Amino acid sequence: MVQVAILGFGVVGSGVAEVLATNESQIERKTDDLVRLKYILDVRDFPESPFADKIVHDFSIIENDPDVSIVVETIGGARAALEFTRRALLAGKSVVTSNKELVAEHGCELLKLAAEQGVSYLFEASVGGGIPIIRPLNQCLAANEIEEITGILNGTTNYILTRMIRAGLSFDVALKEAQQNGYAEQDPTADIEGYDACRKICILASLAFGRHVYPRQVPTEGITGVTLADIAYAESCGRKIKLLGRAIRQADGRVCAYVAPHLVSEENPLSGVEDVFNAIAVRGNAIGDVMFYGRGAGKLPTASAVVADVIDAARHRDAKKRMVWEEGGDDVTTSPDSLKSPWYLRGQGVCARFPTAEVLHRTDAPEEEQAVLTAPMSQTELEKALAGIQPVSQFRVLE
Ligand SMILES: NC(=O)C1=CN([C@@H]2O[C@H](COP(=O)(O)OP(=O)(O)OC[C@H]3O[C@@H](n4cnc5c(N)ncnc54)[C@H](OP(=O)(O)O)[C@@H]3O)[C@@H](O)[C@H]2O)C=CC1
Ligand SMILES: N[C@@H](CC=O)C(=O)O
Repeated sequence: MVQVAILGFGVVGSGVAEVLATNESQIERKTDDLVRLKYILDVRDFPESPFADKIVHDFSIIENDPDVSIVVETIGGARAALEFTRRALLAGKSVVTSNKELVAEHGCELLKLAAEQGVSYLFEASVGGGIPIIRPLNQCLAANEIEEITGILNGTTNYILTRMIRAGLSFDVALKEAQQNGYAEQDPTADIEGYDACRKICILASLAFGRHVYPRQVPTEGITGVTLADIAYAESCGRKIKLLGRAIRQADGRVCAYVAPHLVSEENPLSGVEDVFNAIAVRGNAIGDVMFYGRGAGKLPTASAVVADVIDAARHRDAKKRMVWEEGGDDVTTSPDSLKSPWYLRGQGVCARFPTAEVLHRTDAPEEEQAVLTAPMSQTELEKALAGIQPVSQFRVLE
């Protein structure tokens, strides 16, 4: 029998307990063994929960129980979660997590520790919620040199943008809905300022390109600067505004990674990705373009990915599957400043600065407001052409 402990009984942890119980026989068939939940560690008690008898408050009970071979970490953050993950791996237990902050900051160290201990550290749920992306990138696309990854990687912000466009909700009301649905991080600043998408593109880039890309190396802009006026101008030219995380391999082998809102052409499938859905487009030198799509956040979709990892860890107890990347460094990444793209600019004076640009229009625009789409250029060239004027909005365009 495979015995499991869950750390953190919140949105994802409670979903994992539910999926393990509901799909027990299915999981047994796929694992060829019984998989049973033995403990749930949380700071609180849950007297009303059907799992109340499994709650413990002291991690050492789990750490010192030789019957527990798989620990599911769904606490989040990089403090208690880091300590418990290290201790679980050192105690010879495989660890499965949905915690992208921990993987993005400490993935290299934790993967190395797992390998040394002969156990697994698995994190399918850390990117794209329920979408299979980590395993496909690591296994199914292993024959490829990955050239580019571009994705809608945050369910909360995609949900907010969709609700603002479709239902005309204010930013704050749309955010509250996302929180009520269990999509947002404990501190939703991580979602709306792009830090969550940044952590996810770091994980994907580390896996795809083989060296750790740290969040501090990735310029990041969230959606707080996106207004209904920008959304209207985007629609006027057949585009949608989406928060994208991108990682592009450069000719010198460095990775150009960044997170920012983009105007996405309606011809690009990413533009049709709405609500809490995420999509990740990967380009490999053999396969060409491939895309992964599904629910990017929420209790059961995320639990689906976590439990798949539990099954994987249980099935490969004696022949651990290795996922590794090397330590990072200053030579891993390069700035997106030289990356060329068309730009959307809104503000006074932009028409004069870009006389050949496509001029955009929207109803009820203030008289002095101007908006344009420029020809492709780098950020450095853009700043030179702006010659000191500061647009109110400035987003890249993805064709
Ligand atoms: N929600 C989602 O859709 C998704 C979340 N994730 C990730 O999964 C992880 C968990 O997210 P989520 O379930 O939403 O978060 P929640 O805040 O809902 O759950 C975390 C749980 O852990 C408890 N906890 C906090 N500190 C400790 C501790 N020291 N020891 C034991 N328990 C503790 C919390 O208690 P208390 O509430 O009292 O603090 C809470 O019950 C995060 O890393 C998140 O980024 C990944 C994909 C999707
Ligand atoms: N807050 C995150 C949760 C999943 O990773 C999101 O909204 O995508």
